[in-house]
Formats: sequence, C-alpha cells, structure tokens
Amino acid sequence: METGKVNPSFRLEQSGITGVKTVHYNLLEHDLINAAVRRGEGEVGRGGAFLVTTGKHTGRSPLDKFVVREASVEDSIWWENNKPMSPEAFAVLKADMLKHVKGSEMFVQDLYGGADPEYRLNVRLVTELAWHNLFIRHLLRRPELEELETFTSEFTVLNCPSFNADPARHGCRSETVIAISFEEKLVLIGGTSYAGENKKSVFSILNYLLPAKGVMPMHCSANHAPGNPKDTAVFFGLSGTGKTTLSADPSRVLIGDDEHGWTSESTFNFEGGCYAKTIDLNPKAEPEIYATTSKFGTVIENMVYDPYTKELDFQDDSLTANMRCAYPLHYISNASETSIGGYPRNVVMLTCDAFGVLPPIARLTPAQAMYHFLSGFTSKVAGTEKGVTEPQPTFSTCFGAPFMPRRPEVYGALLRDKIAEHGADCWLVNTGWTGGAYGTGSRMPIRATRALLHAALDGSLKDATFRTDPNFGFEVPISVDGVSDVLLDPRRTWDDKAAYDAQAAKLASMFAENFGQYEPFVGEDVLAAAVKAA
Ligand SMILES: Nc1ncnc2c1ncn2[C@@H]1O[C@H](COP(=O)(O)OP(=O)(O)O)[C@@H](O)[C@H]1O
Ligand SMILES: C=C(OP(=O)(O)O)C(=O)O
Ligand SMILES: [Mn+2]
Repeated sequence: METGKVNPSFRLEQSGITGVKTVHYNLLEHDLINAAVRRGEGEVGRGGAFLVTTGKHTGRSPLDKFVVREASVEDSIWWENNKPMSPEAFAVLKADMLKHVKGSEMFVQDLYGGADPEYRLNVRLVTELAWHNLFIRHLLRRPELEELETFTSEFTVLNCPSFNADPARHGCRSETVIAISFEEKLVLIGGTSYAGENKKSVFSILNYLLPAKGVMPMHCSANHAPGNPKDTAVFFGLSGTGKTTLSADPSRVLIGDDEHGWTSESTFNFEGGCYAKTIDLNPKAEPEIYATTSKFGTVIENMVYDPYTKELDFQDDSLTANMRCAYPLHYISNASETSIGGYPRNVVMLTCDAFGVLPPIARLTPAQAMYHFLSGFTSKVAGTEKGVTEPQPTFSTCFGAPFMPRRPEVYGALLRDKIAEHGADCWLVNTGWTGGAYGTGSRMPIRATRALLHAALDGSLKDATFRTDPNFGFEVPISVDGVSDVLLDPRRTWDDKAAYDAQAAKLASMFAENFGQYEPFVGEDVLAAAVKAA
C-alpha cells in the first residue's frame, strides 16, 4: 500500500528498497503524528507537540559511525578520524537491513539539504519511525508540492532503529551502526532511535561534498542584522557551547542554528529547522525557543512530563541531560525567510570553558582564528555524579570532528582563504564558567554573552581599549557597556588569584600539547599565534 505524494517514477524501489508492505511518501505533519500515535511511538502533548523517548540512546553514537573504505574516497577521507568499514561488510549490512524492512511499514521524506539551490543536495530519508520522518521534515528543507512530482534524490538515508547490527557480520562495534557509503550514496543507520543521527548524517555528507565546490561547510549557527542580510555573523561551536541559544537572538534575524555553508557571496543554512536543548530552558532568557515546546508538531525528545496535564518538566534530567525539541525555523518569529545571508562579516568561535580561564570575549587575528578553529576547544562538565567537579577538556578540530570526513587542513585552508577574502572580524566567546571553575564559579550569564556579542556585531567593540592576555595572546576588551569590567577579566572574578594562574597555565599546556598534530600543516603566522605551554 502507498499513501502520500511522490514522483511516480521515483518510488522506493528506485532507491533500491523493495518489498516494503506500506510506504508513506512525504506525509505532512498531521498525518505523521496520526501514524506515530497509531504505531504507539509517542503521544501528543501541549499545543500539539509530539512527545517521544528514545530508550538507551539519548545522544549520538560517534564510536559507532563508519565510512566505507571505497577506492574512490581512499585518498580524500581522514581515516584517523573516520572509522573504516570494508565494502564487503557494508554489502552484508545493506542486504541484512533491506531484508529486515521487507513486509514492514516505512516513511519517506524527500528533502533538500541546503537553502542555496546551486549547492543543495537532494536527499531521501527512509525511516522506520513516523516521528523520525516528522523530525527530519522539520530539520531539513521541504520542496514545494510541485517540485516533489519530479524530485529524485542524490543520497538515501535508511534509518531502522529496530535493526540490530552484528559486529561479527557487519564489521562494526556494537548493535548500533551509522555507515556512510559515498560510492553507493547511501547511509545506513541501525540500533539507535536518537533523532540527531538523521540530521548529522546529512551534515557529514555535505562536509564531504562541498569543499570540492569551493564552499566552506561549517558546524555553526548564523544570524544577521535586522533588514540587512549582508551583516551576517556565524557562531562556530561544539555541542553545548551556545550555537542554538545565541543565534536565536530576538534582536537579530535567525538564519540557522547548526550547519551552514560559506560561498563566495553568501552564508546559507543546510537546514530548515532547529534542534534545541531544553534542559533548564528559561522562558525569560530564551522565550522564543521556550515557546516552540508547545507548538503543533514540535518533536519533544526525552523530556519527563506529567502524564495527565502533559506539562513538561524542564529540570528533570532523569532520562538524559540531552533532552531536546525539534521545530521548523519559522517557529522562531524572527527567522529569515530565505535562510541565506551575506558572507560572514563576523566569525565567532564559541567555547564552553568549564575551567573558568578564558575571557567572555576576545578579539582574534586571522592566525589566532585558524589556531582556535583547528584546536576546537570546549569542555564538558563531569556528568551528574556527586563529588566529581573536574571538567573534561575536549579538543574537537573544526569544532566538529565527528562530522568531518576530510582532513582538518582542508577545512582550515578554506576558512583561512574565506576570512582573508571577505575580511571577516574574528572573536572567541566563552559561554562557560566565570568566578572559578565548574564547582566553584557559575555559568556565564546569557545576558552578558548577548551584550558582548551585540557590541562585537554592531562594530562598537572595535573602539574599545584592549589588553593582551598573557597566556593566550589574544586581545581582551577592558570595558564594554552593559557588562561589568570585572567579568571581562576572568582572573579578577576568581577569589584565589594563584589558583587562577595555575588553572590558566594548565589550560595553556593542554592547548599546546593538542596543537602539536597540526604544526606541520600551518603557516608561520599560525605557529607564531600558537598558545605556548606555561
Ligand atoms: N552564556 C551562555 N551562552 C549560551 N548558552 C548558555 C549560556 N549560559 C547557559 N547556557 C545554556 O547552555 C546551553 C547551550 O546549548 P545550545 O545553545 O543548544 O548549544 P549548541 O547548539 O552549540 O549545542 C543551553 O542550554 C543554554 O541555555
Ligand atoms: C544536534 C546536535 O548538535 P548540537 O548539540 O551542536 O546542537 C547533536 O550533537 O546531536
Ligand atoms: Mn544546537
């Protein structure tokens, strides 16, 4: 049986998937919700949001992600970062997964990855779960109805959480698998229901394809000044550093919250929706995102709620701290209609420094920006275990190593050239701890971060007086309207200055030790800008 709308000459069989009993093509939100309820996948919540839980996997599984080692990609994949899967193992995995879906009910969405028609990728997502179809319909970009009639895809993602991989047969590590074949133009996902795998798979594909077209793919959010798309800013950052929160700034126009391309003249969103964290979401600090949690069709993933009133509990992290909501961009009132801005005038690198060492904002030279891009520093607070207060440093190159199929030098060179060509101003912003490290200090107030960003993006910060940070070498403003001078200088926020100096020296050493691997690939200017071990 078939329902929905599809190009009649591009049915599921044309994607190589046969024997599926019931296929739903490009269902709209209400029918996806109807199907998901019928199938017992979740329930309708306040305002028509859709409530789901994902069981064991409440976050991505980077260790279970593979790239198929095919001859045509052998020389271009960064194998030290991407686990190889043999073409033979992939063939068995594919055959087993195709067998698994025979006789089943599947949901198909034909979507674009990329707001710029010149660079977009046509993708077909085939999902076992109706709510995954709803999720990806929010997250990617929807063709017009008449475009669907002739739509064919360039890549297929088959996502089947009930399929458990077998390490012995499939050359993987566990029952969870995310395998990308660039030759077959196929991604196979099994053994996890975490929705984020769907969107990050498409991101990984674009990260491979776009550099060859001269486009810099970026793990960043983006927004622009009201009425002026030419005044665009991008915000690089690893998970939890504030891309989603800070891009949804009521005083700027939202382009997107997670993945963008930088072309010779524009910044374009790969996506058409957002995927926000909801833990401790504060309606005063983040009213726009908060409001989406009770809008029709918003997918609420892994949140605890009252079974009677369906009221969401934003504090209860008993399922996971990575609780999320997914919604289309137009649910944020000041979102761009095109999802395209000008090339970035400002490049912001976000970091969540739980050591409490980095200043809330610093100005970077192009060489320092390269250094921080290749370093990709952030930190994670040490889980929820009692008594564990030591933050975990993370260096994830390009602010997104798990999604980068190519070597960091490829993305680094693109960024260097783009910054030079477009004369972008670069900033490092610490959204992490102030007044001490995690355990002693507190998280940077969102309003302070926003005030500093406003000053950077409207150009006024350039006129400030700067000091040079003795450990990191970048310039830090001494005084900015709306923010206390003390906050701008992390050492002054610590009661124990000697403890600050020790912590700063420790962090500088971590940077220096990590950067050794990139020294052979960077120019003299970046080497000179490198942080020196204390
Ligand atoms: N100063 C700050 N800047 C940005 N986010 C902050 C700040 N203080 C606290 N937060 C919280 O940190 C989290 C940032 O996460 P998010 O914006 O989803 O990051 P990303 O999109 O980069 O993964 C949010 O839960 C936000 O409420
Ligand atoms: C969607 C994700 O990205 P982020 O946490 O950066 O928003 C993710 O990591 O699954
Ligand atoms: Mn985000």
